[in-house]
Amino acid sequence: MATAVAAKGLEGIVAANSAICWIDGEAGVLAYRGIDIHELAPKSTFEETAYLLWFGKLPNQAELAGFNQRLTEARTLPPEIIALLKSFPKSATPMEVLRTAVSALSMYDSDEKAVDHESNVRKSFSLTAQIAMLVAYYDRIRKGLDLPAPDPSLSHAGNFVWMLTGEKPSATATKTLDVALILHADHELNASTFAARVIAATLSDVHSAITGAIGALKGPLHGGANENVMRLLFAIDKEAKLSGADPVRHGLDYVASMLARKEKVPGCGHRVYKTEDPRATHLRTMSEDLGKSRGDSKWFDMSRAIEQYVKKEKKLNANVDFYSASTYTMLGIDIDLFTPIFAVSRIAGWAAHVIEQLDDNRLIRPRAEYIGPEYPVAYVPLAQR
Ligand SMILES: CC(=O)SCCNC(=O)CCNC(=O)[C@H](O)C(C)(C)COP(=O)(O)OP(=O)(O)OC[C@H]1O[C@@H](n2cnc3c(N)ncnc32)[C@H](O)[C@@H]1OP(=O)(O)O
Ligand SMILES: O=C([O-])CC(=O)C(=O)O
Repeated sequence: MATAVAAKGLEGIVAANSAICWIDGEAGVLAYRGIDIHELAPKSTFEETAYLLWFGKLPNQAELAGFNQRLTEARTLPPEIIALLKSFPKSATPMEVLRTAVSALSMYDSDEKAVDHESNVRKSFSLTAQIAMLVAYYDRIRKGLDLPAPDPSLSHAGNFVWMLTGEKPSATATKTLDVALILHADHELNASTFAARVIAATLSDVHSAITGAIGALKGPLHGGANENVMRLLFAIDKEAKLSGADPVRHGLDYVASMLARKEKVPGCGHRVYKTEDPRATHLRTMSEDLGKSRGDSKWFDMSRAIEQYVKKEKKLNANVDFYSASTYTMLGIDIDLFTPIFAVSRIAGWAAHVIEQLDDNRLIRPRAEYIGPEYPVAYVPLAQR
């Protein structure tokens, strides 16, 4: 007997037991394995955080060294995948390419079908290293640039910047990206993670689960919002330049008319947080700091004014996607890499959830409340319709 679900979009429905991530949406608390994100963001690294998510505790020095070694050794892509990246039309977006390339990678995995714990951990290392490579390399391929070999002396964040830019990463870029990767690494049963768990639970393979998760992350109601935040800021700035208006002032008028048209402001609102998204707190500071260090805080100032306006008018807070946009732009990163960079981080959380799901698996198969024509409806033969 099915139980009716009144909550549209499964709002408030608890759909899994998980020991990975805890969110208190009323208080604005986010914790990975019980450790507050405000502790992790300034003190941890992406590698330590991924270890925490996968293995349930912070690593000691030897464990971290072993983790780093496995991750750096996994920085390799089959030549066929590089050829595949080169074969895509120049119009292919990095997110489409990432989705397709991760799917294709399963064909080069030594044991694609294996879903035992050790195989899942091995694939988590591979995909974490490879997703960063795919994002960086596709960007360089579409720009006609060479592909720098991964540098094993660099951290995950540092090596990503190196593979993307072909230049030794600055301390600021490495640190900023590392903190951003920590902040984006997991978020309980968000849409992409839920998708990954549903796919994994059919005993399909890890690559299928992550491919599905990437597809879900791409949507503008989820990870895709960070790109739309920057498109919004650019559109406001362009109009302000043309009319000679102040971009901060113009931003408020622009957003006011969006709200009047009942359009959603990207990067604002959240299904779970009813107060400040604790990740936005850190990204706001990083955006402000980058603006100050560049001596040009236009993107931060515009963002801050819009954030405050939307909060006042709609009682909606900035989410993780809001300030990542200006932060990445000030690091010189192209807009359509923002959501792929989200995936560079979130693979840590997706992998943790796939491992957890498969360690104690049961098929995920809810019911729907039927609201169609009343049964039984007679079949009318084609000639009589
Ligand atoms: C990593 C992440 O996924 S974080 C989220 C990224 N997504 C975005 O930033 C896109 C913009 N935000 C949104 O679309 C939503 O706030 C979501 C999808 C994040 C959460 O959505 P839900 O919990 O389903 O709320 P829902 O979309 O039903 O909105 C509730 C009300 O708030 C309004 N609202 C919600 N977000 C916004 C927004 N960003 N701008 C304007 N109004 C908004 C809705 O229009 C709706 O108003 P109504 O009741 O008058 O119709
Ligand atoms: O939790 C959510 O619904 C979306 C989100 O913030 C995330 O995935 O980081």
